[in-house]
Amino acid sequence: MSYAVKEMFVTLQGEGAQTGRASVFCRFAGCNLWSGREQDRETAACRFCDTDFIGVDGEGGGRFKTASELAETIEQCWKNAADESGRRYVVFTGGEPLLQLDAELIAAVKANGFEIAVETNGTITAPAGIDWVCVSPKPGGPLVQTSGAELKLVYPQTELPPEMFDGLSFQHFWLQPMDGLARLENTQAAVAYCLAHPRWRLSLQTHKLIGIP
Ligand SMILES: C[S@@+](CC[C@H](N)C(=O)[O-])C[C@H]1O[C@@H](n2cnc3c(N)ncnc32)[C@H](O)[C@@H]1O
Ligand SMILES: Nc1nc2[nH]cc(C(=O)O)c2c(=O)[nH]1
Ligand code: SF4
Ligand SMILES: [Mg+2]
Repeated sequence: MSYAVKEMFVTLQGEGAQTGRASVFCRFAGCNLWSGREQDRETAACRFCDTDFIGVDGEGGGRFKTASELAETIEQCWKNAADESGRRYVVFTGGEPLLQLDAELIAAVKANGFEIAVETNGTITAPAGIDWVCVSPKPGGPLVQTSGAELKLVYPQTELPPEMFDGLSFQHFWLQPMDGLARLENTQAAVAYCLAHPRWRLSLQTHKLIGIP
């Protein structure tokens, strides 16, 4: 299969339990919950997205004909930025990465010594072999991936109160304040919820706070 990648870069993971970890971010193009076009935002299933995932024109983006070609580019990206003193780490995101991330690519990236993470909206079952599954549920998408390393709920979403997810099988439960015009109020509301419900912890988008990608 071929792969459409919007952009690829090395940065520190900014969110959740792996915050601060050097990572190759491989951002796939396309999502099943929004076209990515501003004129469609109001009618989309997911309406608060903070990401441009249309096309393959970003830094390090492109079309990759084979899994080995993409895996090699990910390895090169890591080697250009990092030494080998820690485990190689790649985060597949998007758009919705599980539209494209398949067994062949997982095998090719693993063969190059990478630990693999994915950021998914949970509407598609994750293939085997991913080391760190982060699910961030969205309205309008049926949640089928109900287990993983972390559940990261953008907060608040009227249709998705945190209590809906209390019974699911994750190691970490995060509330991430919804970015946008109401970011400050959303952060205060998330703080209040975490104080009252200690199983939930606050995930800040730290990369935005310090101005890195
Ligand atoms: C752009 S999404 C891509 C991965 C996948 N489609 C998903 O939704 O999880 C990456 C992460 O950013 C979060 N996110 C998107 N828009 C956000 C916003 N406005 N405020 C806070 N987090 C946001 C998502 O919930 C997800 O955890
Ligand atoms: N630094 C950084 N950390 C992130 N964690 C999840 C992100 C995403 O867009 O999936 C993201 C991102 O875009 N940048
Ligand atoms: S599911 Fe993820 S990538 Fe798709 S629109 Fe929502 S936040 Fe953006
Ligand atoms: Mg992001």
